[in-house]
Amino acid sequence: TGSTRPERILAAVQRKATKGDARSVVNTIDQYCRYQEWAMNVGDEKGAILDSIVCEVKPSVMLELGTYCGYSTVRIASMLPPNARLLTLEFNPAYAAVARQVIAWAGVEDKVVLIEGPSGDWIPKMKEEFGVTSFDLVFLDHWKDRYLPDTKLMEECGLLRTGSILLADNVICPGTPEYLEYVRGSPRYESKYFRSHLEYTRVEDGLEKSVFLG
Ligand SMILES: O=C(NCCCOCn1ccc2cnccc21)c1cc(-c2ccc(F)cc2)cc(O)c1O
Ligand SMILES: [Mg+2]
Repeated sequence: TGSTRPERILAAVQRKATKGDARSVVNTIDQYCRYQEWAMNVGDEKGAILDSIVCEVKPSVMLELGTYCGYSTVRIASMLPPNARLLTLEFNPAYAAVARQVIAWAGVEDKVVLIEGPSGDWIPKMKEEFGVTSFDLVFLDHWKDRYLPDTKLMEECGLLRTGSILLADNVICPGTPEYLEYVRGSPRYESKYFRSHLEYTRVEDGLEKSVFLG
């Protein structure tokens, strides 16, 4: 049996990136996915927008839905202060296994809690299992048809406070129409679209930043 794409990305990181250097890991994955084989990382262009929002919000407790190989996990964690925590949720055990190794190679494992399983099961357990009061920032990058139900679930579970920020990837491609309609139409959110491109391509995509107003 041959290797999987995530395993080949990990091999590139372990071969080319400097151990303990998060930026080197990020750059290695971008290089590999732009010139060797495409993969669904948020990528360098949308990643720069993600960076600016993480820097602006300076979250103490952050949630990422959709770890994949850990590219955005490493990108975010490298910008967090030592006492901040990034909880990242991955459904696919094979992806999670690769992500753990990418996160370790980057040297950011102390700021990251990687959880395996479906968002619908884990979101209601965040408070009791991880002592979360509320999330300062949530990066949505998992199944596109789960963005809306999981946002409603976070509201219902009291995981969003006035000022909590949702940042959603892929609102144009593959697209999250129901989610966009909800956050743009709801008086409980102040939404803004950051136009960009699908990772490593010229196809339009973007990030939607939505502030929860309580
Ligand atoms: O599908 C994508 N991401 C999601 C992965 C599974 O996530 C599953 N998953 C991860 C936690 C988690 C928790 N609960 C349930 C499911 C959960 C995704 C897809 C594309 C894309 C764009 C154009 C194409 F032609 C093909 C693909 C781009 C992206 O940037 C993406 O993020
Ligand atoms: Mg994405």
